[in-house]
Amino acid sequence: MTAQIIDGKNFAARIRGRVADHVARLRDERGVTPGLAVVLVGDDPASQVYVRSKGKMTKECGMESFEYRLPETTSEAELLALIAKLNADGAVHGILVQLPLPAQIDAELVINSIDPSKDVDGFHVSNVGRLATGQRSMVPCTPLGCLLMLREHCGSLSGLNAVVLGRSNIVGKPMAQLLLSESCTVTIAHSRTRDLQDVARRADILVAAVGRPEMVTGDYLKAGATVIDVGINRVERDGKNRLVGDCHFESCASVAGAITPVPGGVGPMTIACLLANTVTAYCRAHDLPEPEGLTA
Ligand SMILES: Nc1nc2c(c(=O)[nH]1)N[C@@H](CN(C=O)c1ccc(C(=O)N[C@@H](CCC(=O)O)C(=O)O)cc1)CN2
Repeated sequence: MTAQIIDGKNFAARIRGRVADHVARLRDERGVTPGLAVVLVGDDPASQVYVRSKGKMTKECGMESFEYRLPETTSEAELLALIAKLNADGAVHGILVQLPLPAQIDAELVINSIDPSKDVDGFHVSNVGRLATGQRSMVPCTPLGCLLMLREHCGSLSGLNAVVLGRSNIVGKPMAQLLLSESCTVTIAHSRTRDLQDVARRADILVAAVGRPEMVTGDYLKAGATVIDVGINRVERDGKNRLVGDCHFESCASVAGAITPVPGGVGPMTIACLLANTVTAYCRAHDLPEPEGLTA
């Protein structure tokens, strides 16, 4: 079998188009513009690239972009003071603090200081609890992107066996909650799971988010499974730097029914869903109808 490629780059462009349409309607009908504030602390090269893309795409969708670049030596108190200012700013409807943060800053404390209604990353403990209990919440961008791709590719997910490899707060746990709310039968597997291949081979949907380059090979898969590869791993091959997923693409594509590539799969959906979450946050804050098809 040769798997169908789920093109995240193309899908993300369509999501951004829908966000832009909604933003244009808000501007034309109400004269308002949603705003997203992104805070970067330090000089992590990958984070700098992601933050630049977030600002550029926010503006391309017609929204207001506020960028804060703070030095590596920024103290926790300084960052908390900036967040308090953004929480109180009526022009800011979404706040995102780029991760990872430097070691002197407690990321959990910082995330939980963001107003939950502006927490477009969906990492605040209140949003995490709301998602887990089936209440309306802000949903983390990467799992939301995976869910939107799965819905488009599979249609109804009800009754399917879903295996999530990885238990991080950012991807694995919220992904499992989202699949559960779609009525999947969900297993969360991780580095200590016994007979991991056997567990994975039961999956109709496999989401790989373990952060280990090409760990999942074709023999982890049921024939025809839908594979969502969340991994973004930089490796050196033949003297060149390459980006690979958590799945070994060629062997998985020969068994799966459909698979996301790396790059060009889940990654682009993360930023598209951040923009979608910003519009959603605006609409919720102003009791307006939410954009269709851009929420969980
Ligand atoms: N506050 C947050 N921090 C981080 C998040 C997050 O969701 N919120 N996620 C990641 C980084 N990230 C966005 O911030 C992100 C990662 C990857 C991509 C992407 O488009 N990847 C491309 C490849 C790009 C490359 O060459 O490096 C792809 O997969 O095709 C976008 C956003 C950690 N921090």
